[in-house]
Amino acid sequence: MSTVVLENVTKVYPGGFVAIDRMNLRAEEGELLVLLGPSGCGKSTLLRMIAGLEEITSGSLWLDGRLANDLTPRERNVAMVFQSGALYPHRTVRGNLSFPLEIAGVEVPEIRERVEALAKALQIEETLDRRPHTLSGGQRQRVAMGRAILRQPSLFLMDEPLSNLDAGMRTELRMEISSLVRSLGITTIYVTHDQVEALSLADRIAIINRGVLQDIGTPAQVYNDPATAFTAAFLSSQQLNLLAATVRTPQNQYVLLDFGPSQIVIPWTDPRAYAVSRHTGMQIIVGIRPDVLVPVSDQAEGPTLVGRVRTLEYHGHEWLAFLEAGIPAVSVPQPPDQRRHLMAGTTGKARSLIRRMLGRENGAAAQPPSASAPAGSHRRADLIVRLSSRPAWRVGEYARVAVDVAQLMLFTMDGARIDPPRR
Ligand SMILES: Nc1ncnc2c1ncn2[C@@H]1O[C@H](COP(=O)(O)OP(=O)(O)OP(=O)(O)O)[C@@H](O)[C@H]1O
Repeated sequence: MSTVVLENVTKVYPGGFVAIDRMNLRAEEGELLVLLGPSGCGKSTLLRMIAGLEEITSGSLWLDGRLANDLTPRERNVAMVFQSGALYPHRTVRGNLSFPLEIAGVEVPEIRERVEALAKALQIEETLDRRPHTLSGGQRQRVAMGRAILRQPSLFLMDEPLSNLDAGMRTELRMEISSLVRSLGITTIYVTHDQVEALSLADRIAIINRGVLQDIGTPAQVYNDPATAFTAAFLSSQQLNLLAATVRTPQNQYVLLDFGPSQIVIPWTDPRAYAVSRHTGMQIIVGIRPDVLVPVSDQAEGPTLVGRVRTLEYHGHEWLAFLEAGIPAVSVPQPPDQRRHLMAGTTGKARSLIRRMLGRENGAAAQPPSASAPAGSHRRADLIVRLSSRPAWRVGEYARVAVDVAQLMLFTMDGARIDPPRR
């Protein structure tokens, strides 16, 4: 068992691309920590730095309390399982599973016994005398997992091990991985870009975007109480409504979220009211999940939003309604361009060197993060409403939906939560 601690870990690839930006993370002993984020956000880079396959540009990596930046992969005692479950093609399944035990000098009868017991647990007993090319994708991944387990590592690193499998096999193996790593008690860091996989597998999830940690917490914490607009949007199963509102406090009677054509009142009794009121006169981002909007009649009391039905989409298990509500849309705020970080905190010669590296010597200078464009836009949003059955609404008609104020997610324009999330 092992703890993994990253302190301000940064990775800059040759050419100046900041793949990981001052990452602080901790995986506890025996924990299954999932790294989740879109393609290219730096998940594999992070995993490879922990494995010792990629050099750390700056910052510290601690494995079980020991500074590991300069340890060789072998000294780190980690086992890695990749997407393709790379196996030795000329060895049988038995040969592949036996390999780490042979290297460790284990006696032949014990190797046989341990390999057969694990093959049984992984349901690949019948394949023991076959070569990898005769196995299905799911069987190959089981063998790769088995070989990693037999190495008895202190740490498992898994890089999208299920992504090449079909949906059914993914669900089945996901459950097996979950129960296996928990019964072994081995600390596991698991990379995926699949939200469902992350939510269903993890003890905790670290959400990454453009090399920057967006949030970390249990699945329930990051889903229900996300720290950033990016986390809220990335974990939302339907597209999240991200709307721009101006905060007002008319005669100090209550806090008003002014969407332009519609307003919603946050009473002072709401625990978030004070934090929101500090943004009076400013724009904020309001996140609303499509499944918390409930169709109501025009006479309904309480907070509501209204829009003209533009489209109704049938999705089998649900309907999505797109309402033209005339509310300004906001795109998901992103961290600044990864190459721009290089400009922050540098002067003179270094700055001109970076400009040359970025090929911007004669072009528009890169802006430091603080000067980047605001996240809002003047586009009008469609308000997306999720319905479990066919709505009574017709396209072109006006529709009203009730808003549960407690379910509104409130962010600053750069995507940080206004009321701090509970962790
Ligand atoms: N050797 C390299 N040199 C330069 N840039 C690199 C190198 N390796 C990766 N990158 C860049 O770093 C960024 C992060 O890559 P990484 O593979 O870590 O992302 P990822 O989140 O694992 O993506 P995916 O889910 O698609 O595998 C990408 O933009 C990638 O192009």
